[in-house]
Order: sequence, then C-alpha cells, then structure tokens
Amino acid sequence: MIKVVNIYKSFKDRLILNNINFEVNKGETLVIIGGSGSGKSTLLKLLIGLLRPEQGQIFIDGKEISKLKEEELDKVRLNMGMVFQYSALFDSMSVGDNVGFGLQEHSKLSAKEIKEIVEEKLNLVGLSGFANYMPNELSGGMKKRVSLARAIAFEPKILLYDEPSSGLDPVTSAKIDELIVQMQKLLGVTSIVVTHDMKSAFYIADRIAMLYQGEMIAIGTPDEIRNSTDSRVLEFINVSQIRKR
Ligand SMILES: Nc1ncnc2c1ncn2[C@@H]1O[C@H](COP(=O)(O)OP(=O)(O)OP(=O)(O)O)[C@@H](O)[C@H]1O
Repeated sequence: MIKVVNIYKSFKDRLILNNINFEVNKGETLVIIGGSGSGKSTLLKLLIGLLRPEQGQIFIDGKEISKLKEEELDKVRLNMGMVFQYSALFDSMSVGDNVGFGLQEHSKLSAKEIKEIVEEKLNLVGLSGFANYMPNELSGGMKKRVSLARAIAFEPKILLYDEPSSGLDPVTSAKIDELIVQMQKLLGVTSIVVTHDMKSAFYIADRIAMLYQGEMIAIGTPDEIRNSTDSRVLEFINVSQIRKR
C-alpha cells in the first residue's frame, strides 16, 4: 500500500533523511518513533507530497508520487487523511463545517448529503451532536477527534497521524489510541502514526520503526522492538517509558 525506496531529503546542506526504505501493508498500522529532529514529520510530509525528496521513490497504492504534478498529487491525496499535531481546525468554522470542508471543496455532494456524512463521521469519533459547536468550545482531545472525523470524511485508504496524543492527558490520550485502533478495524485503513509516546506506540502498532539522526535504525513488531539489542533503540524506549530521578 505504501512503499518508500531509497529516500534522501535535505534542507539546505543538512541531510535530514538518509536512505529511508520501508513498506506498510494494506490495513497495517506502522508507528514511527524517534527523538526531536530525527525527521519524523519530514517523512510524513514527503508521504503526503507536501515535500519532495532529492532522491528515491514513494509509492502510494502502486503509484509513484515523488515527481507527480500538483493536480495528480491532489487525486492521490483524496485517498489519504491526515490528522495534524495541533488539530489544525479552522477556528472561524463550526465543527460540522470543518469536518465537511474537504467534501464541500472536492465533491459534488449536496449540502444535505454532506451534513449526513459529517454527522456519521462525528458519531464514529464519539462526537455526535457537536456539529454546531465552534472549535474554541472544545477540549484538546475533542479537537483531535474532530480532526480525525475530518480526515476520514472522504473514506481514505490511508490515515497519517502526526503526534496524535501530544498535549493530551494520559486518559484522553488512551482514548485517542483506542480510536486509532477502531479506525483500523472498522474502516480497514492503512495508518502511519508519528509519536513520542511509547505506551501509545506499543498499544496501536502492528510494527514500529525508529528514526535516529535521519536513518531508520530499526523496524519490527512491538515485541521485536522491545527485544532489540540496539542500545539507541533501548535507550529511547526506556527513557520514554520510565524516567527516574
Ligand atoms: N522546512 C524546513 N527547513 C529547514 N529545516 C527544516 C525544515 N523542516 C524541518 N527542518 C529540520 O529538519 C530536522 C527534522 O525535522 P522534523 O520536523 O522532521 O523532526 P521530527 O522528528 O518530526 O521532530 P519533532 O519530534 O521535534 O517534531 C530538524 O532539524 C528541523 O530543524
């Protein structure tokens, strides 16, 4: 479903992603972990075509996207939903309009049909009846859920999540994890989740990949990652899970 081959990306002269290779199978959830500045968000932006690699190829559902024109890329993006780190809702629009925004822009559906889809998606994320609320009336966790409802409005085959639990308390964060798992089960989506939160990573991942200074130094099932012999991986997962004074 997603295949990344020999990707290199630099900003100015600084190499940020160094020969990245991996595949994500249909219906699989791959979690990408790694320290600040290791290149996780850059990788997500490459996958959605917001950035272009200097070298390498990115296949989405068999189509190589790294050199596509914007119009063609837009078509590929219709199959992809993105949940942004800070939810990225339009503050001046109601929850319903935020969720229906893409449908309004890119589909020929009537207002009534869009309203029905919006209600259905809000229901899926546990926010039934919130369509007329404004974003500033919602908590951080609710905003994340609206962002997820918006991402699934088009019934994408692929969902990308950038730090879905950042800024949330542990209980709300666990609820978002549960939703990510539900999306996979109910919608059969293929997902890539970038997170710092190891508890969340072990819970939602089919496989975990670790970026370290722009290189993918490990990829495997949660058990394989737990049993890694690479000190950089072990340090990251231990430090992320338990910090003692
Ligand atoms: N548009 C840009 N121009 C120049 N440098 C950039 C740009 N975007 C990212 N970088 C640099 O690339 C490196 C990787 O950034 P990236 O945001 O991918 O890291 P990250 O792993 O997502 O970090 P974090 O966990 O802190 O969000 C950083 O050193 C950052 O400063």
